[in-house]
Amino acid sequence: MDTVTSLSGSNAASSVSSGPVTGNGRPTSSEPTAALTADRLYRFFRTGEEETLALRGVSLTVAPGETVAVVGPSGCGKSTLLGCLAGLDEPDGGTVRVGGQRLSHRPEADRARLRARRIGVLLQSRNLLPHLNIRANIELARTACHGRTQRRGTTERPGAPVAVMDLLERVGLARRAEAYASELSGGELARAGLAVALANDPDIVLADEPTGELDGDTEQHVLELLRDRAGAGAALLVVTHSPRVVAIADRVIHLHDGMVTS
Ligand SMILES: Nc1ncnc2c1ncn2[C@@H]1O[C@H](COP(=O)(O)OP(=O)(O)OP(=O)(O)O)[C@@H](O)[C@H]1O
Repeated sequence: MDTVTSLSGSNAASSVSSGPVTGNGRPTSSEPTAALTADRLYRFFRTGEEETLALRGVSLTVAPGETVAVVGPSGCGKSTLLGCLAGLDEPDGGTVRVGGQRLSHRPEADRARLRARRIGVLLQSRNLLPHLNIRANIELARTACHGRTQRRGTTERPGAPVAVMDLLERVGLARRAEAYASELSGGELARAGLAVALANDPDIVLADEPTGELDGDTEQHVLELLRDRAGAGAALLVVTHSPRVVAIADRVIHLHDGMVTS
């Protein structure tokens, strides 16, 4: 099993490797249930004659309340990994589980439902619907997870539900609530995307370069928002090149050529 760099008191329940986590890929009875588990993920792409093996047996777990940064050179498979972990893409091999529930190798509608209830996703391409203003985008994300609130009860969710305007305030966009994506700057888009990702009070937050286009102060606000979510018990996995994001992580996973290297 590959080693893991621990930056600030990482959770002992979590691990990472390019091989199996446990014998059967599930937590043993003595381990608390991980928020997110990936077991031996493989992902191939074929473009004409060219084949790319973007993920080569990536295994990892993220515990509730833990922040994990994923770093590595361009093209090493970070976004592909995030897409598989979010259920937006299907791995060609291996399994993704959310709180012990299988997310991968299920119909797209099932994955979308599970994602809407449990996962906040922030992608580089952003997650805003262009025909809705920012406030409506956030409200839609909250509505999409409503079924979960009814079934599981609010007590199981990490932290109290976040009010829409409070969320916009936190990302510094309260005055832009009625604006559309096409009317926002790159930095504003990134912050609005984060507000949408957090709108369903997710157990798991998956973010691809959430602070890439932000100035120092705004990056700090975004990091505080993410840390609050982790403090409320959510598992965070953040793909990043930012030393400030790496500095707040409990653990750093290094990817190289589709494999975990340390
Ligand atoms: N849809 C696709 N079709 C073909 N190849 C793809 C596809 N998506 C990703 N790849 C390839 O898979 C590899 C991993 O890509 P990925 O986007 O995951 O890398 P990354 O580490 O996120 O890169 P970056 O830091 O530049 O965003 C790359 O070689 C990329 O060209």
